[in-house]
Amino acid sequence: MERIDLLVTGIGRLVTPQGNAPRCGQQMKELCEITDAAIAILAGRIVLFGPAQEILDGLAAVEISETIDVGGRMVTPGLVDPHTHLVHGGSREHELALKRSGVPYLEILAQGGGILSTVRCTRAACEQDLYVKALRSLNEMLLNGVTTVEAKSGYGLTVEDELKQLRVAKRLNDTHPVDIVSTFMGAHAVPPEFKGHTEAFVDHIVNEMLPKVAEEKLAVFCDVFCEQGIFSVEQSRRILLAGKHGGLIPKIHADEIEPLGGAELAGEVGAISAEHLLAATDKGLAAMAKHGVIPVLLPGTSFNLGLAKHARARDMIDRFELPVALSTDYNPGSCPTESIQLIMMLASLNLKMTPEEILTACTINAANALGRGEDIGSIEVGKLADLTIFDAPNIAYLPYHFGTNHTFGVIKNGHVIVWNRAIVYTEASKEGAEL
Ligand SMILES: N=CN[C@@H](CCC(=O)O)C(=O)O
Ligand SMILES: [Zn+2]
Repeated sequence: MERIDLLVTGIGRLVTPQGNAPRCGQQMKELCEITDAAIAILAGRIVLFGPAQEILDGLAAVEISETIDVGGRMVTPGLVDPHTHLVHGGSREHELALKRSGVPYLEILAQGGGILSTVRCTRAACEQDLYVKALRSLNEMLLNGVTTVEAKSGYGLTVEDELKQLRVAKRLNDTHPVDIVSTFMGAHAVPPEFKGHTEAFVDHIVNEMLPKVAEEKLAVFCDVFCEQGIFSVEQSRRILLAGKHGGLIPKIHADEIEPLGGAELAGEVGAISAEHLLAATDKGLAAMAKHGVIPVLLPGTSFNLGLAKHARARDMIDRFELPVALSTDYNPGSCPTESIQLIMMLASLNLKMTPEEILTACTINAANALGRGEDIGSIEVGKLADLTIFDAPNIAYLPYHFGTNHTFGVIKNGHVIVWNRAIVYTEASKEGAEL
């Protein structure tokens, strides 16, 4: 090695899961911890990491372009948010009183509100407005320490409006340092023009939407809201298999409210992940374990909907040895927050996950829920140099001291893009970025 682009020193504590694969069951508790550490970066990737003295000795004859000292802070892999509805128009604070008075989530949707209210706003918005709004949220996520985000469509529900959302996500990916991985979710709700004709809308998704999304290569994944009164297991199966045929990997909003069999379907169609899962049965969880489906849990959603019920994270980890991932589910209805650190606290409080499990769920397991475990999700030689620097003494401090942002800095692809809690990125990671 002749050169290092960036040497990160002064790391009080480096904490990371290890490897590329999802960490299942008890493996979720196993982390690598190094005190007084350093990380060497070349061409955006990690080339060395370990105890600082060892790294410095090894680099004695090597030219180092830049060194930063993180002042004894804690460094983890960049956080990954694998389930968001990032791009949408409008907001839904007008439904707050209704929600608080006890009107159920699906009832608000049945009355033409909920997701359909956001569909109206998204259809009415131009690409530029959607871009500016999503950019604001993406910056918020970045300031929280997130370096990769999944973004779903599903508020357009016409060919053009779905493509519009996905094009905005693509533009964000092209211009913003945070990586965006897109999911087509035309099957998010049945739009008013198809009311009472769900089968015809499924035909429309399969025959009109999916081919366009695949042709324009606008998404990696295809997702369906498989729920009582929304899309049945049969309809979801049809859409996910059609998506798979077009090269889109299945994901599924499964068993959120009713135990419909979405978890079983996830196993059957070879979904990469199944999300929500509050009502998933043992049979469903067993099917997921058998077929390697990652459960993506969204404790912010049950919290915000005021539900007493939570996803059975302990059973998933202890009995079914599943690799649990966590996510914000950022969306304007059931979970309007960009804060992955709030989700960490809720995972501790309501899902009874340990700090070690929470970090694993927000890094390597979340990376695998996006099929990116080879590149991100752990501090490993050869992986992208995506790092989050926390003003926190240890990982337990993150879910413990809640309601505040502990992120001091973020390094993405080997570039410092957040420092001292502010975005300092100009054009380091991606050309022509607009921030
Ligand atoms: N459950 C379905 N979809 C979203 C919520 C979308 C919305 O309410 O706008 C979710 O993951 O929670
Ligand atoms: Zn969702």
